Amino acid sequence: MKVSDIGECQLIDQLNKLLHQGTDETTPARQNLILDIGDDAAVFRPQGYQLVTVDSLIENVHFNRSMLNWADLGYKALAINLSDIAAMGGVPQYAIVNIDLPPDTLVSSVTDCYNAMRSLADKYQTAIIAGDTNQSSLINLAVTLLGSAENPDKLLTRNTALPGQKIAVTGYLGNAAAGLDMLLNQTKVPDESREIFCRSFYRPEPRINEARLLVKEGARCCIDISDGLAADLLHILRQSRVSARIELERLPVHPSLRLCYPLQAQHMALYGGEDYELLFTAPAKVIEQISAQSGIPVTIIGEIIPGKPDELKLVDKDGRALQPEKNGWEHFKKPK
Ligand SMILES: Nc1ncnc2c1ncn2[C@@H]1O[C@H](COP(=O)(O)OP(=O)(O)O)[C@@H](O)[C@H]1O
Ligand SMILES: Cc1ncc(C[n+]2csc(CCOP(=O)(O)OP(=O)(O)O)c2C)c(N)n1
Ligand SMILES: [Mg+2]
Repeated sequence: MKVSDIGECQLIDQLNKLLHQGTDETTPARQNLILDIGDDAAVFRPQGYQLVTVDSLIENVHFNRSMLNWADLGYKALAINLSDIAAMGGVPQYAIVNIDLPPDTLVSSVTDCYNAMRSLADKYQTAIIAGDTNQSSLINLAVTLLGSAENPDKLLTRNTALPGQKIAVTGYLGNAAAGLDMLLNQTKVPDESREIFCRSFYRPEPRINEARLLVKEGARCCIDISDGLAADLLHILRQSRVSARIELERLPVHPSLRLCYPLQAQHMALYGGEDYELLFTAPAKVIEQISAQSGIPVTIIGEIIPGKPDELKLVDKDGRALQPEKNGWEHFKKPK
C-alpha cells in the first residue's frame, strides 16, 4: 500500500500508534510531557537549560535512491541530531520529525523508518512528540531535537580550546567515507569490512554517553565530526582563536580501512565526514581519565598551540609538515 492510498491523516494515525506502543511512561521526558501528537502543538514542562538543534537528510544530498534503506534513514536522521546534543554535553529529551514523501512511497517504508527512529529514541530516553508530513517529489527527513543541560557552565562548546591542551577523538575516522564510496561506486571490499563501513555510514552511534563522561571529567570544548575532521577542527580553532598541530600517524584509522583503502585511508580520516565521532580538547590527564572509563577508543591526535586562529599544522611520522587541504563537506560547494 502506498501513502497516496491512505492519505496524510491515516498515515499520521498509524505513526502515532507506532510511537505509543509499549512506551516507557516513566522517563523524565514522558513525565514532563503534557500533550504530544494530536493537537496544534506539543506541550512540555521545560527542565533546566534548553538545547535545540535541527539537521535534515535530503535525497540526492545525503543519500541517493539506490542506497536508500528506510530503517537506516530513520535511524540516521535521529542519530545525527543526538550527535549534536552530545557534542554540547546535553541530555536529549524531545524530537520533532518533519517528513516529506513522494506519493508512491510505501506505507511499510514509512513505518520501517519510524520503527528504527523509535528504537534509537527509546535507547536514549527521547520522546518523539510532534512533526509535520508533506507530499514532495524528493524525500526529506528533518529532525529537530531538544535537550537539556543542568548547568550552562558545563556545556561543551567550540570556543573553549586552550593552548597546551591535547586534541582527542572518539572511535575511528574515515569509515563512513569508505561506506559512502562503496555505495556510490560499487567498490568491492571483503564482507567483514563492508559490514563495518556500511554500519559507520548508515548507523553511526551517537556518542551521548561519552559526552556525559567528558562533562563529568571537566572537558569544555567539543564538536561532532559531520563535515570532516579538518573542517570541524577549524570551527574550534576559529572560535577559540588558537592553532593546532595534528600528528597524522596518530589518526585512529581502522585496520579494515587501512587494508581496503591503503592510498585513501588518511585522506578519508581527515576530510571524509559523517563519522559523527566527538572531537574535543582537554588537558592530557583529563583525556586519560575519559579514556580509562570509555567503552570505545579515545585517541589523542595532536595538541592546541598558540598562533593564528585557523592555522592547522599536519605533521607526518618523520616530523615533515603537510599542507592541509581546504577540504571537507560544505553545502553549495563542489566536493574536491
Ligand atoms: N539557516 C539557518 N538559520 C539559522 N541558523 C543556522 C542556519 N543554518 C545553520 N545554522 C546554525 O549555524 C551553526 C552551524 O550549523 P551547522 O554547520 O549545520 O552545524 P552542525 O554541523 O553542528 O549541524 C549552528 O549553530 C546552526 O544552528
Ligand atoms: C549522495 C551523497 N553524496 C554525498 C554525501 C556526502 N555528504 C553529504 S552531506 C555531508 C556532510 C554532513 O551533512 P551536513 O548536512 O553538512 O551535516 P551538519 O554539518 O549540518 O551536521 C557529506 C559528507 C552523501 N552522504 N550522500
Ligand atoms: Mg547542521
